[in-house]
Amino acid sequence: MGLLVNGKWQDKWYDTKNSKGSFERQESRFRHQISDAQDALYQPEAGRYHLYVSLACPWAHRTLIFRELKGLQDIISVSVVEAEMLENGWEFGEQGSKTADPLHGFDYLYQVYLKAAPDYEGRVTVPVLWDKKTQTIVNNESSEIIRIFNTAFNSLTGNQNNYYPDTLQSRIDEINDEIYDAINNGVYRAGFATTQAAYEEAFFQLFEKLDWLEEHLANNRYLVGERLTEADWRLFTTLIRFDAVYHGHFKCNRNKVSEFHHISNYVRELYQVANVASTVDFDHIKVHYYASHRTINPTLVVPVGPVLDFDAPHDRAQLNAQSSSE
Ligand SMILES: N[C@@H](CCC(=O)N[C@@H](CS)C(=O)NCC(=O)O)C(=O)O
Repeated sequence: MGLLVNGKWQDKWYDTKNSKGSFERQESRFRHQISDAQDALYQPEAGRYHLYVSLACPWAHRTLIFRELKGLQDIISVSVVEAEMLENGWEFGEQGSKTADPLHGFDYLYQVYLKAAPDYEGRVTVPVLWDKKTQTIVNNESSEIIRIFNTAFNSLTGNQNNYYPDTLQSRIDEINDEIYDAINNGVYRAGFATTQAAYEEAFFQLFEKLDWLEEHLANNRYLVGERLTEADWRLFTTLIRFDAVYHGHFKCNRNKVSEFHHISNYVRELYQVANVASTVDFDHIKVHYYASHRTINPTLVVPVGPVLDFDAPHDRAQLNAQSSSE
């Protein structure tokens, strides 16, 4: 765990001293778009872009899911970093291994950042969307990468599935913000808090939102409207990790997701969407959190449980007729 300062890697845990023990996530720096507009620098082209992900990371997971949902498997190449994130940050495996850097043969992800911007300062995060043509990072913000994937390559794939439809955009944006604060980032705010007060604030906000979600999903099949949207996928990557890591490791232990009837059925429905299960890797998820965060789990021992079965049937189809968009 660390960050780049003046082109040099420094091994440092998150600094919560100036924020009363609260974890504050850094803004992503690379925010370019891919578009077929004539003057666009980054055009949609098959084979041009590469996605670096960690299978443990919920933000990177969103982008992997969109690559599947949008049929981009042959258009955008992907590689996975090692599960653990230690003193050098995200690492690549040896050449030839499953976690090697196939483009540059680098040892560490921070080298990819330095290649894109030798003056880069700050944390080195996944996901990263890399452009092989101009040799730089196009975007390292998952919420923007999934929107790029949602539309930018449609002319190449013919896949018109739209997870951010015009008519639902304002409600999706609103719900994304609420869920980001309370749930997606909320579990991290609970887990990385270094004061009791900061932890409890995140904890209560998280479970208040999960209670709201349980009620909402009792009458609505999805978060917004009657179809799956990006809001569902953004939420899914946190919920699928909840019982395996956030409940124990991040002390989000009022309830497990499996104890919420409607939320747990909803998670199973999303997990069972074609190709989504292939993006979920509980070995990477558990090893990453428990064996990387030394300040939280100094023994680095990874728990064996819990037993999870996301292939079990779900009861969501019965909501079809009565689904209401709010
Ligand atoms: N805003 C980013 C956040 C990505 C992020 O924080 N990724 C974590 C892994 S789950 C990371 O790489 N952390 C490394 C660090 O903070 O040093 C996004 O959504 O893409």
